Amino acid sequence: MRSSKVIHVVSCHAEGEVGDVIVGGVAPPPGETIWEQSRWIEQDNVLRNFMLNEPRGGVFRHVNLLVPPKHPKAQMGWIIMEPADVPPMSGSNSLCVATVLLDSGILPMTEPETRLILEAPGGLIEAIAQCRDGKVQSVEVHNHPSFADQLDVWIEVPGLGSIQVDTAYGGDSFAIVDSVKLGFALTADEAKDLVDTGLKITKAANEQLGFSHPLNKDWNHISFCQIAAPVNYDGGVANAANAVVIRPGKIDRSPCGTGCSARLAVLHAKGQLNVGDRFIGRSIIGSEFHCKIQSETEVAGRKAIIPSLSGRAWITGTHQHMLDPSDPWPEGYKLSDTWPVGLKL
Ligand SMILES: O=C(O)[C@H]1NCC[C@@H]1O
Repeated sequence: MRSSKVIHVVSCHAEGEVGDVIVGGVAPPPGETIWEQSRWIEQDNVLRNFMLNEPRGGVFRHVNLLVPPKHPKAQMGWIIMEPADVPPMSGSNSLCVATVLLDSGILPMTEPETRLILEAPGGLIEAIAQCRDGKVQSVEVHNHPSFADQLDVWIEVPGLGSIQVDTAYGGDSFAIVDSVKLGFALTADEAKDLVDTGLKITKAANEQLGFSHPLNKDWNHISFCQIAAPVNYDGGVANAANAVVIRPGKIDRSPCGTGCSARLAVLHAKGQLNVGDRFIGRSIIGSEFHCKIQSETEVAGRKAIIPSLSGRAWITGTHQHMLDPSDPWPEGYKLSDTWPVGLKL
């Protein structure tokens, strides 16, 4: 056996969404901040290709790279690699990172609760892990400031006509549309149709509305379409299913933490939820994030909230990914049968 690299990974999923964690074998990328390091990873693309492309990865896979924190308050930093983006934050991936850090002993676990400050590319988050018998049971993440951007605006979507959308930021950027108006029940058998519809809406929303984070000028597109069911109230707690369509063509198997945060920001901006109110987001496979509006804040003068999301993550294995120097595809490959290519925003 010969290998010119050995990348150590603890594989994990949070409420169904894969979020593998690189725990060794990769030197920290250059950059003064984790954001700068994440831009380096995005531009270089070698690690992304190695981990996400076939034969090691696939379109369903997200991979997180642990890096030393830059902020003095943080115990660990990390960079999120998703199929289309290297985003500022991710809910499901933050749950996987917190769980792997504690379950594998990289950071010490205190029972019944371990509080962590973690540094995502877009800034600090707090992760509060409930722990029992040496295992993380669930993690509550206090997310980045989240805000509504454009509310109740209309876009023209080829093949679908005029569609009303809200746009919002919850650690990543969303166009949020009503599932009932589009004729979806958000069941698993609709997955392919949801993807086709969501990709068209994301493209149209980028072309006709756009998004620019007021404090992070590098983040200037809408990443995801959230096809969201109307809010129900069960015992006074708001809940709703969603299907978040991830470019280039898959549905979030988790209820999408940044998506629930963006939705909470919209519901808060519309006066439908207030500070202290809870919300349960449900995914297409029936998994849940339990969310709450923790507080109000502002982002460059705009009204914003600090949302939290709570969910569970499970380790699924460990891997050592290697590269034989004679392998003719050191960065792997993508084929459009499983990884739609050429689909631009
Ligand atoms: O939970 C989330 O925020 C995400 N899940 C995969 C794509 C998003 O980053």
